[in-house]
Amino acid sequence: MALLTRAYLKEHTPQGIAVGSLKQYPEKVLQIGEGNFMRGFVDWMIDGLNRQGLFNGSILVVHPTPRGHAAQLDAQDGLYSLILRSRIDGQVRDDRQIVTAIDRALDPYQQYEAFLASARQKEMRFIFSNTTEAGIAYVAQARPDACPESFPAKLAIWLYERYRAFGGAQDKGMVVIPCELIEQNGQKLRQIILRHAKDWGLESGFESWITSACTFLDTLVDRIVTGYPAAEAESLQAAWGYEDRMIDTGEIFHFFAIQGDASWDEELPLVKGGYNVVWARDIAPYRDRKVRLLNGAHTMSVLAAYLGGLDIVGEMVADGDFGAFLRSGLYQEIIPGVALPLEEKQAFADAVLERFSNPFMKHKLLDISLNSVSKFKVRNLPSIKAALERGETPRRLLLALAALFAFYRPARQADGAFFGRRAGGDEYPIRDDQEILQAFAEAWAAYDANADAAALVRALCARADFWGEDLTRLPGLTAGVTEQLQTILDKGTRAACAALK
Ligand SMILES: NC(=O)c1ccc[n+]([C@@H]2O[C@H](COP(=O)([O-])OP(=O)(O)OC[C@H]3O[C@@H](n4cnc5c(N)ncnc54)[C@H](O)[C@@H]3O)[C@@H](O)[C@H]2O)c1
Ligand SMILES: O=P(O)(O)OC[C@@H](O)[C@@H](O)[C@H](O)[C@H](O)CO
Repeated sequence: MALLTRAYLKEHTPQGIAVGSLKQYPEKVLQIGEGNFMRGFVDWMIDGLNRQGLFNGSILVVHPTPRGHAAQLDAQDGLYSLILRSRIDGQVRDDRQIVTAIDRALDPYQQYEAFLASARQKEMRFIFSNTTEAGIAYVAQARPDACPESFPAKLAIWLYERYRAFGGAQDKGMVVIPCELIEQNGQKLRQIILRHAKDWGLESGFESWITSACTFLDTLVDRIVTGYPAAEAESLQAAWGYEDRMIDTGEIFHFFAIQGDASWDEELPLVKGGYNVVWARDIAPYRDRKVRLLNGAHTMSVLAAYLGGLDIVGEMVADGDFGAFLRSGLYQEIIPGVALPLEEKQAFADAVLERFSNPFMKHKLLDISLNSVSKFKVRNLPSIKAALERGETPRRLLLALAALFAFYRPARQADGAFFGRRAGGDEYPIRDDQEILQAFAEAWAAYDANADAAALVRALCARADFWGEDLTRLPGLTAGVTEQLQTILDKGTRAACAALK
């Protein structure tokens, strides 16, 4: 079967899938991050703008770590098939298209000169990124003469190259729109870039250019993107008639909040193009709503459900015990702690449950389990604290923390990797920072010697470096988590969740 390329599309009209604009546009966007999410979100939007004649620009993608998919994407001339599917008001929507917005993909480690050369392209105007929550971090390093490891250092050197190439011209500044799910993503990225400029002794004119000519916008993104559809990939390619190793899948729903003036829509016409985008003075309420209700609902439920034998979010929501546990946790313990109008929260929660039930999405519980400690801290801990402040004991959220402790119990270690085992014998990877995995392994080794669940919970809850504070100081928390953990150890997560559904 022929590979999906521009040459292929000149000769063939694939059946059952729309094709984006095949015009040649100048590269106006540098995108750092070639993951599933970016291809199912930002690239899809730029693609739609081009089809409507509203942007007329293409994207240069680079991958942020030494391992990435640039070579495969480039072999396909930046093209890939995207399937967006949901059931909305009882009707199935199944949108399929070949996204054509990416012009080139580079591996900046192997093609460092080409990466820097792109900074000298005068049409470049926007930078989008998604490098996971781990990507926007300051990593000290000397002024680089090869591709830097960290994402902000890469961006700093790229911007410096641009500053020098155009003599600090104000009209060559960039609009930087990071999509990482961390608070104040744009402002944090800007601060790190300025810190690198200082570390590297770059002239003060560069700092002024970053401050006056470049704009860093904070954002909040929302769309469930589930990536390569392994189970149906073969039949899809056979039906379309081409080979595509970069197929991406997701839901129809999307939402993008950008903290910035609505006048930006003139240059980046996302609202005009019909996307569910808001330019807002303050995106914090959107962030709280999404992170606490949607991501919080995932984080409170998936580890218990996985240990209870389930694999996919949709199965979990439909399950008599785990689904009911999720719903009561969401409506009774998470919603009351979010400072927004009740009607809005309930409508959002209803929509979240409908999105989780999407029959086309095979969202793996194990994928969501990645880095659960930092996720619990951001996504569930604020809801626990809000409940305690109301004088309530959020037993379901405490069960969720106990399930996290149980999920992080290693059955085997190999080459620094940790594996747990669920009832029935399946082994699974426990993926988090090494220091966290080590601490859990030690706590469980002590438990194996003394069978003292309370001591294990106390030791792990006291790790302020994991949770941002010493959780043993929160009234009733250690006792509540210990009670739930004991139930999980004695009867399993299904019985524990069934008792609180
Ligand atoms: N998939 C979704 O439904 C979804 C929705 C909203 C937000 N997100 C966010 O997007 C991120 C990526 O999700 P995805 O589904 O695209 O995953 P993915 O595995 O397809 O892509 C991950 C991307 O992040 C980069 N990356 C990984 N570790 C990094 C590190 N330490 N430093 C810099 N870059 C790193 C990879 O090179 C790759 O480009 C997630 O962390 C998530 O918070 C995902
Ligand atoms: O992508 P993660 O690993 O940060 O979190 C898992 C899910 O909660 C997340 O992907 C949501 O589906 C997404 O944030 C929806 O917009």
